Amino acid sequence: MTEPIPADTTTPGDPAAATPAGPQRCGLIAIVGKPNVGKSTLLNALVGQKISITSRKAQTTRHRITGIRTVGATQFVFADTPGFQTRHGTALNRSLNKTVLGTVGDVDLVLFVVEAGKFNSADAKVLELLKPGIPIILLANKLDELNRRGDVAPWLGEMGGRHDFAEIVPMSAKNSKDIERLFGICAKYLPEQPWMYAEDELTDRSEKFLASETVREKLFRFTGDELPYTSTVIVEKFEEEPSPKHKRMVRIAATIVVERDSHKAMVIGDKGERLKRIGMESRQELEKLMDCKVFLEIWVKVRSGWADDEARVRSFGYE
Ligand SMILES: Nc1nc2c(ncn2[C@@H]2O[C@H](COP(=O)(O)OP(=O)(O)OP(=O)(O)O)[C@@H](O)[C@H]2O)c(=O)[nH]1
Repeated sequence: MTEPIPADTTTPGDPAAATPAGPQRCGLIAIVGKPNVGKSTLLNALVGQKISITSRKAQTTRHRITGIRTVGATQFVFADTPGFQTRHGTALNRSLNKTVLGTVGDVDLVLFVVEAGKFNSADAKVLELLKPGIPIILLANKLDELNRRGDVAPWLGEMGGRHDFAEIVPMSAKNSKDIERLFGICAKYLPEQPWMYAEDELTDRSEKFLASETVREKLFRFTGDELPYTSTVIVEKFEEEPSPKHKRMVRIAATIVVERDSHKAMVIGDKGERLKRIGMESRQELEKLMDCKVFLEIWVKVRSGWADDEARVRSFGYE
């Protein structure tokens, strides 16, 4: 059944109003799509907190991340995936693609994210990967970027002909009403079964992991397109320390790994300014996220060719 939903049909107010009452429901929802279509932005909005890092740079997401949101009687367990890469064959990219394939085989519902009004061969490749039998909702994101919403109607019709989508939802991950509406749309695809997580749990990833992701996000934000996406962040130390002044204090040592000396200079910036800014913004965000005092130390190391080296890719935490 393909049923385009008009862009302006939103359900304002509490998302719980849009989800079914009654017995508990719980299910896994994979968020898939080519790089940069807005998957992480969507996950963060659905969970109501920043769990998956976002940036304008394609390929920001590298891990399967579980975000959890319990609304009314329904628990939504989301798995964000890296943007599926079709162009480059490095060990890093092979690992990223494996994560995507592992995620999509084992879920109750797939949210296939594309940019509204656009569908190219990279989107088609992602669609080909999806297993028959699992309902797919085509999520036409970034609707706000289209000047005239009316223009999208023929494109939606064309999408309906391309695949037997369970539904087609034009929306913007940056619009809170669209996000609320999405809970109601997804809930009916989830099985009636007990919740897998506590009602207030938001993610199954550790604070240590969130720390490395936060630093990586700031790294990409402040270096822009100059820095290749193969740079990564490793948290070498994550330790609680007693503090007479704070109820909780955490000391973190992180290393930014880059491939070349020139990249190292780029990360450090003029008189260390850029690295200082990456550190300051990361620390502030982590203090908010973990609700404690954070001491953060960041080093920059050069390890040339790591993204092409299977063993290194694994040792840096990729599957
Ligand atoms: N205008 C607009 N921009 C959006 C929307 N959703 C996401 N973006 C922007 O699109 C860019 C990419 O978003 P991400 O959430 O990082 O995309 P992603 O699909 O997770 O990217 P990868 O990690 O590369 O796979 C960011 O600059 C977002 O702010 C939207 O609904 N409207």
